[in-house]
Amino acid sequence: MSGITASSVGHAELATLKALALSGDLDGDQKVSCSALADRLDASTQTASRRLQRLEEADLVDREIVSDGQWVTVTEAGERALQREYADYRRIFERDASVELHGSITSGMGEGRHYISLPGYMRQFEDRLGYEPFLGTLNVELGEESVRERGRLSSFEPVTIDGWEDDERTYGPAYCYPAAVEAGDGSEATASDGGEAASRFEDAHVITPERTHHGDDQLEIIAPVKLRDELGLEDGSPLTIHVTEQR
Ligand SMILES: Cc1cc2nc3c(=O)[nH]c(=O)nc-3n(C[C@H](O)[C@H](O)[C@H](O)COP(=O)(O)O)c2cc1C
Ligand SMILES: Nc1ccn([C@@H]2O[C@H](COP(=O)(O)OP(=O)(O)O)[C@@H](O)[C@H]2O)c(=O)n1
Ligand SMILES: [Mg+2]
Repeated sequence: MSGITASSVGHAELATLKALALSGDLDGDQKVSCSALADRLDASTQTASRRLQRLEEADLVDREIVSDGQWVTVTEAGERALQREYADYRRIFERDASVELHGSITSGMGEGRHYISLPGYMRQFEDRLGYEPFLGTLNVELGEESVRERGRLSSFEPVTIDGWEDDERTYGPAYCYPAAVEAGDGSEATASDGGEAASRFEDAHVITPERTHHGDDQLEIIAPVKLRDELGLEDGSPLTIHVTEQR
């Protein structure tokens, strides 16, 4: 036993393992010369050789040394080590790709309808969202976890609806995030057979007005249709909101 384990090899060894996996398929062995490997890693031949040796000691590769090089196979443990790296990158790059929020339908103050109908906003909705919203905002009381989760929306690129003013007052900006909304808490299989109402609407937006009377626990949604009718919702109905980052 060498005392070196998969978790104790350094980044340089993992990079070497990755280079090996990239140049051959994971299932077979490949003929490797230390100088060719060194070129790919931008390191000296001695360094490449030492890294291969460490990888072997950690059981991440098997080697058979022959006169003109060596046969190298990435072991199952080696593949698992690469899978762990892959999972990390997935988390980094896919984490921000979508946010799923849960809550229940609630009635608000009856003001959403008024704001949505104002021409200074309506013109921008048509231009920037590509539709004329139903007059109102569907209000959703978020669950505790989703209140925290919605904070991640701030890292998404919104469609910005600019503030404006008329003779009497100023109106604040609002930020829109493309979202699909789904009746239910997201856990049940969707029963679409025979029911009058659809269960999911794809082309909605979460809207966060910069000036609002609501706290973080209330989410507002706009759409080209009346979602209460479209999805058969009433106060208290559970709703799942899938916000996807536009890239
Ligand atoms: C596009 C849009 C713009 C808004 N702009 C303002 C604003 O300038 N000032 C303000 O006090 N509230 C503004 N509001 C927020 C509303 O006053 C209210 O907090 C929110 O829309 C909730 O309405 P509801 O409870 O009737 O659904 C705006 C709302 C929307 C949808
Ligand atoms: N796309 C939309 C927008 C609003 N609505 C509903 O339309 C009504 C008018 O919206 P509102 O924002 O003026 O009213 P409240 O949210 O204050 O109750 C409310 O019952 C909303 O829930 C909807 O079903 N679908
Ligand atoms: Mg509303």
